Amino acid sequence: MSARSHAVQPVASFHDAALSFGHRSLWQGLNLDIQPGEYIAVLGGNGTGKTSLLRVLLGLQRLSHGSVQVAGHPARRGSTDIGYVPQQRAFDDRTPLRGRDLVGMGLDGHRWGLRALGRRAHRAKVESLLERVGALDYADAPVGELSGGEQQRLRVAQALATDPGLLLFDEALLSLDLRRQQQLASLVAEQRDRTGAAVLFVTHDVNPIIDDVDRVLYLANGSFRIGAPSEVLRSEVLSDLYGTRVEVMNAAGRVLVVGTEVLDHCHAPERPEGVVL
Ligand SMILES: Nc1ncnc2c1ncn2[C@@H]1O[C@H](COP(=O)(O)OP(=O)(O)OP(=O)(O)O)[C@@H](O)[C@H]1O
Repeated sequence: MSARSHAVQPVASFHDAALSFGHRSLWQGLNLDIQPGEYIAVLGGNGTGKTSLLRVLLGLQRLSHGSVQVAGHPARRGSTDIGYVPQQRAFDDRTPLRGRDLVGMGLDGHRWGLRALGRRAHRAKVESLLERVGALDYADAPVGELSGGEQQRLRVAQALATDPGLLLFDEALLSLDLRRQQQLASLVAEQRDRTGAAVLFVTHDVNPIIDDVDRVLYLANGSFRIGAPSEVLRSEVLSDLYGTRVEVMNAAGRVLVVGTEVLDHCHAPERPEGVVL
């Protein structure tokens, strides 16, 4: 049960927000209040502006129109109100960091090296974060020597470190095997329940998180639809959004979005992958 019903002030809000690059409009007319405890899956094909939406919240990308607020203030870089797991990029082999250093930076990275916690409390908190993501076994290895999935779990621990009010995940399930995907999905839901954090989860496969999701923001064709998964993940709704026939199927407990060739705004024809997008 999300804390949404108790919300007073949204964790983040978009007001008449639009983002375009040159003549190309990714999305426009976005009005969205993200409430504490709310879990939103952000879906859409490649290049539809999902990562850019997260970058707007992080203060890394300016809107073309409208405004965005995080914790009652205009979005700004370095906000401690946000935990962020970026789209995965492998660490360089020579990165001189151990897993536990990376997680520790989540606790004090915003403070230019000053420790918010005493040394012992800091160590205990890092240990507990490593344990929560199942990374204790390799916490002392150089991060560059770890597999993509192992690195990903450390990034998640880093993002959760300060119990931020807004958690942003960009394709965080990539590189994880099915069991690890389920573990991460449970961990995120548990964090949401425990701290009341709102979650924006960008993914090409909504299935591992669908039971936790309150709303889906589905970007396509320079436009979007938002609503409960059962309202948005429907053939009529997505066909209307894509402007061509799209079928949403429920098979073996999984949602699949399949279509004929779909022209996604400015990209070559592509299929809306089974959300699995
Ligand atoms: N600073 C920028 N200047 C110009 N174009 C940009 C800029 N940032 C992003 N874009 C373009 O905007 C489009 C949307 O990018 P974005 O990364 O948000 O897509 P996405 O939905 O996350 O895609 P994917 O699923 O492939 O990760 C892309 O075509 C990208 O090249």
